Order: sequence, then C-alpha cells, then structure tokens
Amino acid sequence: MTFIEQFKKIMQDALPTFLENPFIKDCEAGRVDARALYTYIYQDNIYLDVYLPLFSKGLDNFDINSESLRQFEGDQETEPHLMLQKLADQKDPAAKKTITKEWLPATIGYLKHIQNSQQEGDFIFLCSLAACPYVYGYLNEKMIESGQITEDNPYYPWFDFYKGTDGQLTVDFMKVLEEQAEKVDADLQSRGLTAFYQAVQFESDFFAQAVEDRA
Ligand SMILES: Cc1ncc(C[n+]2csc(CCO)c2C)c(N)n1
Repeated sequence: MTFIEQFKKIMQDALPTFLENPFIKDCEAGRVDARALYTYIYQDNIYLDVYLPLFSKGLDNFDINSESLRQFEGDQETEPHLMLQKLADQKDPAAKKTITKEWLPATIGYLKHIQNSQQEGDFIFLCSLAACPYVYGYLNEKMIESGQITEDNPYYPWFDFYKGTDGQLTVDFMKVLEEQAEKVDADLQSRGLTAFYQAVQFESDFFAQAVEDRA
C-alpha cells in the first residue's frame, strides 16, 4: 500500500465512528439541536483561530503554493458556519446565550495534538494537519453519495459545501504527502500515520462534544 492508500484506509475504517457520532446522526436525521450547533460554531472559531495559522506554516515548510490549499488562509469558514447558524436561529435563538464559553476538551486536545506534532518535525506536523480537510471532504462526500444526506435535508448545504470545496483540496494535499513520504524512512512514515489517525479521532470527538455539552 502506498502512503496515501494507508491514509485512505485509516479514514475508511473511521467512517463508522463518524456515522455513529451523535452530531452527525442529528444531521442525518435532519434534527436541529440549536444549542449543539451554537456550541460547535463557537468551538470551531476557537479551533480555526489556532489551526489556520498552523496550516499556513505547514504549507510554508514544504513551499506548497497550490491555489486550492492556499485559499483557506485567513478564511474563518464564515459560509459553512452561517449555514448552521441559520438552522439554529430558526429553531431556538435563545439557546445561544446558554452555551459554554470555555474551551471544551476536544478543542484543547486536538490543538495540543497538532502543536505536539509540530514539535516532532515538518512531516509529522503535515500529517496531523491533514485530518481537518480530509475528514470533512471524505465524510461529507460519502454521506451525500450514499443518500444519507439528501437535498431535502436542512444540513444539505453544509454537507455540499465541504464536498464541493474540499475535493480538490484533498487531492492536492495527498499529492504533497505522497511526495514527502517518499523522502522519509519507514519509522517516520508510521509515526505520520499515527499522528493522522489521532487527529481523525479528535475530529470525531470535536463533533460529539458539541452535543454532549447538552445540559
Ligand atoms: C474541527 C474542524 N475540522 C475541520 C474543519 C473544516 N476545515 C477547516 S479549515 C479547512 C481547510 C484547510 O484544512 C477545512 C476543511 C472545521 N471547520 N473544523
């Protein structure tokens, strides 16, 4: 298996975990839990404040200038957040005042994981950064393809957004990873896969924590 095939295998194996995730299950059922959505958006803003500058650094390390990857610099994901916020506003705008302003555990854990990966070197760092685009691109595409999210689902625009924008992003990111993987030894490759695997788990925890925070 090539390095990228192993990445894909990790993602495929993780898919059932995402499909059982309470946040994703709400989406699939078209259920709107306003508080969970406001919490997700709030935590995601915290996450992106730290992640996006790191993402830029990760790309700089390898002189990556692909347009599809660079377009995310400084983009706080306003568009997808507004899609979820609209659903929450229609359902229960008062829920917004009840969300916690603290950094939740998966937000902290995920960001720490990426920062620890950065300490381990450029290659491991890049692997840990890859889960963010890969999970959203893969999961959202799969759920639309399989008919789990159809056009009449209120979350359809959100799923379609990531499916649409991240197809090329994932392709470009994987190309860079494959090129870099060829330059490192088997031990580093395996540590890179572990860093990616752990980041994928944090993506799932990140969704779930928004729902688990229900009072
Ligand atoms: C926790 C979390 N993970 C992934 C994304 C999606 N996302 C954020 S930036 C970006 C492009 C660069 O990786 C993508 C796909 C998110 N919003 N929140």
